[in-house]
Amino acid sequence: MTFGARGVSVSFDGTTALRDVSVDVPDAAVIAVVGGDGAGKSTLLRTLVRQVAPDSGTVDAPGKADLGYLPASSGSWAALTVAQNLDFAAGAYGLAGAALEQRRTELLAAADLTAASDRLASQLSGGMRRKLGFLMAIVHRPRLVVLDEPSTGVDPVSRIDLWRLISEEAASGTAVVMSTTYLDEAERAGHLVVLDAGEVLVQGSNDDVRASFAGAVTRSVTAGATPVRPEWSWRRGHARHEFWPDGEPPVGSDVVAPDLEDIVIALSLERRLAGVAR
Ligand SMILES: Nc1ncnc2c1ncn2[C@@H]1O[C@H](COP(=O)(O)OP(=O)(O)OP(=O)(O)O)[C@@H](O)[C@H]1O
Repeated sequence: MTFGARGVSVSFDGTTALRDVSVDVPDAAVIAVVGGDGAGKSTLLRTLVRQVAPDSGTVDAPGKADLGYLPASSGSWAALTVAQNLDFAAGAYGLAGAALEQRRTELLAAADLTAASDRLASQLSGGMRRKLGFLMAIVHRPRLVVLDEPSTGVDPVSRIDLWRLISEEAASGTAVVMSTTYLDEAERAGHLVVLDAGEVLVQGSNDDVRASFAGAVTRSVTAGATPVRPEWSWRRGHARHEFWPDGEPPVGSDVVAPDLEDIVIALSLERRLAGVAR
């Protein structure tokens, strides 16, 4: 089964949030949706969980009983304990008694939250709270899980933990779609959807995205050196990278193999600067 969005457009009061977006989310896959602020990531996810109705296009998603959602906000209740939060979420799907007990024990252990089960959610670290939100989204064993920036604001160690939980969930057959601002995380997802201003810039496997990237990226070695075309360049560490859409940088340039971050930035610049003299 493949869930997803087909030709979906959404606008809010005349502002286009998504334009003709199509994304497939097959069983057992993790699809990472990336893009800058306001790119349309949350709107796409909210459309998949039917919180937003598309103006046009269609959404293929299971019914509520088979759908899990972690919103961009915490996803848990601050005044409840970890165990109470899980029980509350499970109760909404009719999970109770011994089955609930078993599922709670299993999930808390997997997320390393057993010792924290009686702590109020308000007393958890940001990473623990996101893990709890994730557990609440999967407690009823949904077929499609939608996660809105599950790891934003989470420390690097907890991010690894969270990523392990997400991968394990997909490995068990669940279709997972998640938004992230971390491109290293997106690279691990296997399948990327890059959004910019509500449109899909590029999507596919890491290899597809790299293979479809045309143009050249060069690196200026002198920190702070003025690039030839400032609007086509960005900072990477102590250097600046510059994009040449026609693939023909000046002779003698230091051409680099672009990584995913370069590709996403270069494609966004190309879209925005289309028509500007190169
Ligand atoms: N409920 C809403 N009412 C009006 N405009 C909205 C609403 N939700 C989103 N938008 C607009 O739609 C566009 C896409 O927003 P969205 O939140 O989907 O982007 P995003 O990629 O998730 O960004 P961020 O990472 O900053 O949350 C933005 O221009 C935003 O201002």
